[in-house]
Amino acid sequence: MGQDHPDSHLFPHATGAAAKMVQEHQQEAPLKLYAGWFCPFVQRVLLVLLEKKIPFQYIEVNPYHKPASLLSLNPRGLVPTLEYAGKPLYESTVVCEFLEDAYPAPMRLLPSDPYERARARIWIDFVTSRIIPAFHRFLQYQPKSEDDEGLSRVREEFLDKLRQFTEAMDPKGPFFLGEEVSLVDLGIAPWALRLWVFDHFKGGVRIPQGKIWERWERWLSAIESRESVVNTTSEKEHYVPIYKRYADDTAMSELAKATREGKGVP
Ligand SMILES: N[C@@H](CCC(=O)N[C@@H](CS)C(=O)NCC(=O)O)C(=O)O
Repeated sequence: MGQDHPDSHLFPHATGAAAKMVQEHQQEAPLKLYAGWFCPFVQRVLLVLLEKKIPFQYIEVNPYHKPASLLSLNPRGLVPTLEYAGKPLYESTVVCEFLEDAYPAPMRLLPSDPYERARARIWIDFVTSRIIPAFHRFLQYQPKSEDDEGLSRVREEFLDKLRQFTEAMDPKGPFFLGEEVSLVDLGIAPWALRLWVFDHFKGGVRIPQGKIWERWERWLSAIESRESVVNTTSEKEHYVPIYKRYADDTAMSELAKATREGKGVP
């Protein structure tokens, strides 16, 4: 994708509680986060930074109009990119695990037991390799007619992934691993918090009734009330034009095409 993208105007800045958080992290700091306010992968990293109360400098960039400062750190020019003592790190799951290792205090976000730690990684991988692609297949599905069965199929496939994830949760909770929030929760939270976009575009997610879904709802309300989540979320209507690019074929843009080709997926 070209660096000077015509959709640049869609990517101004955060609003609401997230705008305040951005404002509070403008001061020069050794740890710099190159971020896009809308990006769920960035939100993963922000959640870890805020949960662990790690000082950092927030640098808003438009990854569709890549500044040289970003490209010099990350040749793909994706957000999130972290600058740590002048050195770059990217890929949200890698960055989150790095922060967990480099800043053990004041709280751990992965279990200390090696087996439990590995199991947590299995579910972080499940989110990245199964849930997020299913979210995008559903959002980008273009029904060919009013009663196109394909839409129900991609919805069901997405729900099935959420169900598998929920079945693996600690039954007591409220979080995935139990009482304490972990990288598993923070790794899926940005997409779970964006499920409302389907009410705008694809007739809703339509979470079914049932015991397992009660567990999902309990998890969702626990994660939604985390301060870190509240403080990294912009006002809903601010996200709508962003998601319209993916959901609505009439608005199909270079950006959506690039997403389908696997280059960058907000
Ligand atoms: N796998 C990456 C994905 C990051 C990503 O796709 N970020 C999007 C914004 S949400 C981006 O920078 N897109 C710019 C582009 O595709 O050129 C991660 O986990 O950090």
